[in-house]
Formats: sequence, C-alpha cells, structure tokens
Amino acid sequence: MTAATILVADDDKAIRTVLTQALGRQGHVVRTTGNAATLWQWVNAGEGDLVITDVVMPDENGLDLIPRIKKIRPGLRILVMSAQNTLLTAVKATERGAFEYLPKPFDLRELVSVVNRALSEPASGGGALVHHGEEEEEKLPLIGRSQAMQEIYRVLARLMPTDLTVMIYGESGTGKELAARALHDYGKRRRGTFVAVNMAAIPRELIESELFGHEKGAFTGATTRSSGRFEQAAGGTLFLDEIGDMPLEAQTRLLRVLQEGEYTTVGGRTPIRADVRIIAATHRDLRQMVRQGLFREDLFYRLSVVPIRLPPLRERSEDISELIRHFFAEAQNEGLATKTLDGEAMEALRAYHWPGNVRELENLVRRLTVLYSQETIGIDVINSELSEVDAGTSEPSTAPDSLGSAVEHHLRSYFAAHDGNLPAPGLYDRVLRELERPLIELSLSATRGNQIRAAKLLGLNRNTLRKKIRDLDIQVVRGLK
Ligand SMILES: Nc1ncnc2c1ncn2[C@@H]1O[C@H](COP(=O)(O)OP(=O)(O)OP(=O)(O)O)[C@@H](O)[C@H]1O
Repeated sequence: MTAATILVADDDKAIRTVLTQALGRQGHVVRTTGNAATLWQWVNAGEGDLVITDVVMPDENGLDLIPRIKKIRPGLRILVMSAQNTLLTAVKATERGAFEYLPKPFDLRELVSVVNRALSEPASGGGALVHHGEEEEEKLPLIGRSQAMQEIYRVLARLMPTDLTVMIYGESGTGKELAARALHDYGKRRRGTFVAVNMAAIPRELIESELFGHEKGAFTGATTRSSGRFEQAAGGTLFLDEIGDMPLEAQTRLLRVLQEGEYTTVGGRTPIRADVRIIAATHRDLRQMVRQGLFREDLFYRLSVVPIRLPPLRERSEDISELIRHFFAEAQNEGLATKTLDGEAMEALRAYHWPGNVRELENLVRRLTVLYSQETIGIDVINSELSEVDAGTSEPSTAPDSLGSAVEHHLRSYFAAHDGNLPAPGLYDRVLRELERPLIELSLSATRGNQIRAAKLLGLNRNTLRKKIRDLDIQVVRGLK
C-alpha cells in the first residue's frame, strides 16, 4: 500500500488525534481540520487522496459537502463518520456518493480496513445514485440507534441503489417487513409497487396462481384471467414473507423463475419477463430446513445473496425508550392521549424479554394509551400488563398467546376505542363470525379442501359446514392429492 494523503474533518479534537495516530501508523500523511470550510479549501486546491468527514460541523453539514466535492473531484473517495445514527444518515451518505458510512463510535481496525479499501479498490461504474427530497424524511420508519441497528442501516443503505436479492432473517415482530419496505421506498425501484405476499397465509394449492397468475379456465373456478403477484410487482419489489413456509413444489417453480428470469401463468404458455426485485424473509432457520430436506438448497443460495439478520428486541434494549416515544407520538397523531412512563416502569420494560419483539411493544403502548386514564404509567400497570402476556405464553400450547386472552385483549381495546360509547348493536354475531371465518378456512386448508374431513375435524354436521361456507362466502379449493 502506498502512502496517501488523507484529509480529515471533525470538530471533535479527540477523533482527529486518534485518526492521525492510527492512519499515521499505516504510513499515511494525515491533515486534520475542525470545520467544513477548510476541508473544502483543501479539496478545491486539489489536495488529498481520500476524505474522511464528520456530519455535524460548526459551519456546514458534511453530507451537504459531498455532492460539491464529487462535482469538482469525482474520483476522490469520501468516508462519512457520524454520531447521528439513523437510517436517514446512512441513506443520505450513500446516495450522495460517500464510499462508506461509519457510525460512531467505530472500531479503529474497521476504519483502517475501510481506508485501505477506499485507497486500493478500483473505481466501479457505480449504480445510479438515487436522490430523494428532504420531505421523505418523514417516511423513514425504522427506529433505534443501537449498534446492532446501525449495522443494519449501513447494510440497507448500501443495498438501496442495487437490485440484489435480499434475505431477511429475524424473529417475528422484529421489523422484517419494515426493513423490506425501506429498501423499496429508498431504492431505485421506488416508483414501482411494493407487493408483499405471506407464504404461510396462502393454501398450498393456490400458491402458484397467487404468484404467477392464471388464465381463464386454467382450473375449476378460474372464471376469469387473474394477474399474479409477479405481474403486480413488475418494476417494483416482491416481498416473499415467511418463505420457509413455501411448499417444496412451489419452491421448485420459484427457483426456475429466478434462474430463467421469466415465468408463465398457470394455464398460460407465453413466457413473461420477471421484472421484480426479490426480498424474502423468514423467522425460521433455513439452513436447518435445508439439512432436513424441507427447503431446497439451490433456492436457499439463490435467495441468500445478501442475508440480513434483524436482532430481537431483547438484544437492543437501549432502543426501547425511543421506540416507546415513537409509538406514543403515533397514538397522539391519531388523537389519543399521550402518556409517560416513570423510571421504574421503564426499567421493567428494558429488562423484559419481549418474545413478540417490536410488535409486542407497539401493542403494549397502544393498550397503555387506550386502557389507562393516568398520565404517568407506573410499575403496577406494567407488571399487570406483562404478567397477562406471560400467563398466555406459559400455557402448554405452542401458540404465542392463548386464543382467549388474544381475543380478550382485542375486545378490550375495541371497547376502549369507543371512548365510553357503545359499539354498534349485533356485536355477538359479528365477533363470532370474525372467528368463524379463519377457523373454517384454516380447517379446510388443513384438510386440503375436503369438506367431509373438515366437518369431522370441526365437529360439525357436514350440511352445517356447507351452509356456513355458503353464508360466509368462503372459497373452497380442492387439494391436488
Ligand atoms: N425498528 C422499528 N421501528 C419502528 N417500528 C418497528 C420497528 N421494527 C418493527 N416495528 C413495528 O413492529 C411491527 C412489526 O414489524 P414487521 O411486521 O415489520 O415485523 P416482521 O418481522 O415482518 O414480523 P412477522 O415475522 O411477524 O411478519 C410493525 O407494526 C412495525 O411497524
């Protein structure tokens, strides 16, 4: 590695000293300044082989300097360091043309290795940079500044200008869909549609037509042509949620589409180009599923071009208070009263294990807003709310919460949301119908559409089941076997 001149701008003297020492030891010449104006002067005079800049400096924001530097010296690489550790900073740094973004505090070894890379990697053609207006700031959804989340932001920001297939792992409720949406909303396909399909929610016989569409008459009940999710997402992003739940036959079909870049509808012959970016997600251990023969290895490798693992909330408890503030603010936007938590209550939430992750926290905040009248929430309320959830999980069932307590929570919020008024009459039938539909649909799908077996499973008379299917307008699809 040849010695280079590195220009460093940071208003923190300690950082300047540390960088001078670490990079000096590598044989580089380091020039430092505490403001943006001096950095700009140096760059303008043609000095330096590499720039390392902070974001917030007394005279100018380092991010605003990047496009100006790129204009006069497009080949000069810029590393951005920032303590403003949001997804937005990472996105802005990347889209304005920074070579790399390093959230502070960073590991010096990492910095040195990034510097070496910046000085030695040949210039790439570089994907077109996407630029967004400031107004998009509002939309950025991912909250949390923990180290673990910053790492995620850095990876997401780098993936945004690309079309690479991304595989997002993470427990339920960790924000997999939100991360996928962020990739779409800030990526180069953002003018297209984001289409999410949950593999676990579609009966297996319907998956192919759901994904690829079907022609009129392709199977019994296909009375018209129907477009599939690939077609709906054309030009945009297709989010395949719970990919681990995809049946093997559908996996084979998907693999072929990914390999060939085109698909045909069910019953159709003309190949159609697949113009989607694929983002898949699962809470399962796909590697283990591959070993067990439940997931195709070749599909696994196709999808895992870039794997991302979203950390469970208990591994980033420092983000909890910010998330709570965010969800309270959301409730306030909807006209609900906002609350605060006292110190003890907050401590309890930080120590809790959050099996349902951010979704569970979000639901808790909603309950606190609608069910309790006090402005400051104390430990008693938190204890009783959390113990109810825990009571649900300690039951022998494998469900995350018992059906009864889930329904009870739902109904309590429903009543509370009416603010002392009563809901519309006919509640008993409405609630039972809401339960009846998923119960019947799932029983039918479990018995592959066999109404005799479904009736037996449910303990219903066959004619009663048939009548309910008609009344609720449930689509019955017969299994292939
Ligand atoms: N970092 C975050 N900041 C703000 N909200 C978040 C964050 N992560 C998750 N959420 C919220 O938590 C809820 C669950 O998130 P999401 O649906 O993306 O999770 P998921 O991992 O896809 O869950 P599942 O595996 O159950 O589908 C959503 O309402 C989402 O808005």
